[in-house]
Amino acid sequence: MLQAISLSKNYGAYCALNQLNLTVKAGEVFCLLGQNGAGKTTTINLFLGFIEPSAGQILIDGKELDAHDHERRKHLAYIPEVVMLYGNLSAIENLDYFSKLAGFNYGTKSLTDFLTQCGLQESAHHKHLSGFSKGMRQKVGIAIALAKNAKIILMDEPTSGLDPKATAEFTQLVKQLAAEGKSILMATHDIFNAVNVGSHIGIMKQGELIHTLKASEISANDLQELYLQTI
Ligand SMILES: Nc1ncnc2c1ncn2[C@@H]1O[C@H](COP(=O)(O)OP(=O)(O)OP(=O)(O)O)[C@@H](O)[C@H]1O
Repeated sequence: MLQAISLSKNYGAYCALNQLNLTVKAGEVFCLLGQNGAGKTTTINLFLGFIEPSAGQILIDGKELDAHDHERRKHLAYIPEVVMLYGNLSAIENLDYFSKLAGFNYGTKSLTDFLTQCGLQESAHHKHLSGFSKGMRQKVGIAIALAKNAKIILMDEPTSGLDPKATAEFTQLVKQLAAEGKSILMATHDIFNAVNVGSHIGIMKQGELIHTLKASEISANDLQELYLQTI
């Protein structure tokens, strides 16, 4: 479980995030919506420890862990808008590289299992990443998160630029991760996708979480209307 308690980030006099309270339990997908500059990436970067909070706490499974804590890093995986991989290596070689570099402990499974789970079994060994579509690269990002065995996955606009089929495939994988008990926090601009994949939806405005909703209790049309009224 991932929690932010009164989490704030100031840049000088400018408040990018103001007293955010947010909980993502195991099996939940929390989708963050908001205009450009609303504070979505700031939130994710704070959780990841890329930036230090000005105030507030970050808890994992109820325990306050700071950005330098090995345990916090171990529990988190990150899928950005563009997953950075080595184009001159195959998917399995990329996975092997990151796994060895970070010392992933994935138990009895093999790296091929993770790529297979992401539907990449055909191209895992034979094709260099430079020949992968963006959708395939994002799936490799999920395979890396699986190999890391992270219980919390932070995603920053992971389906941006994907075609509808690739988005649907990625979304299906996110649902599987949630069903396995991962806690997922995803920043997105895609309202339809947020309703489809999210268990919870948060609307941010000027560094504040204005609304938190259960996805099952709102349609995409109503969410769009609320979003447009809010921002
Ligand atoms: N290093 C920084 N110094 C000063 N201001 C910053 C810095 N990083 C972010 N900001 C500001 O903080 C605010 C929140 O930015 P953030 O990137 O979190 O927004 P976002 O909701 O992710 O937007 P987008 O949808 O464009 O990715 C913006 O006004 C941004 O300009």
